[in-house]
Amino acid sequence: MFTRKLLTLVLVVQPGRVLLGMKKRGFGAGKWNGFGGKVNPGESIEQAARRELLEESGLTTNTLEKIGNITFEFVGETELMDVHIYRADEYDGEPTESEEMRPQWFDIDKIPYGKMWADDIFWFPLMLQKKKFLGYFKFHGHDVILEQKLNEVQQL
Ligand SMILES: Cc1cc(-c2ccco2)c2oc(N)nc2c1
Repeated sequence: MFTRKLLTLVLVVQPGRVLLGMKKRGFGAGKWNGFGGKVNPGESIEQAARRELLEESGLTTNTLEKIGNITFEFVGETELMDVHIYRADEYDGEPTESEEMRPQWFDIDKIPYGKMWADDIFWFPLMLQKKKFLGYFKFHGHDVILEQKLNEVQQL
């Protein structure tokens, strides 16, 4: 009944701050988020994460660590979004605006949760503590969470 769409999400984290991008068009436009997108046929999820990070932010990294996996359901839709979340604690390059994203550093205590996907406020604290997690969020539209599950795990 449900099909799954693989997506990637990369959060670049430095001591005391995190790099987010303002999505300029397409899915999630108008929200601050990590960098990511679709997984193309023939590429691994990690390769896709690296590709999207470079395309959307201009950055590369040697330290991509898998930290979470969240499944998103939208009421009335039969395609689930299977988002694989990574954390990069080092990077090369300079954050560069792309057609898709306008990057900006945020102090950890000034993360703009009100202008991000509604699930972020629940799992960002785990991500920032380097904990690993599995989650499930059921959305009504793009802003209302009807159901949620979030569990810390020892390994993904
Ligand atoms: C439904 C949904 C999708 C994404 C997404 C799109 C591309 C990569 O991830 C999210 O990202 C965040 N933070 N919440 C999200 C909810």
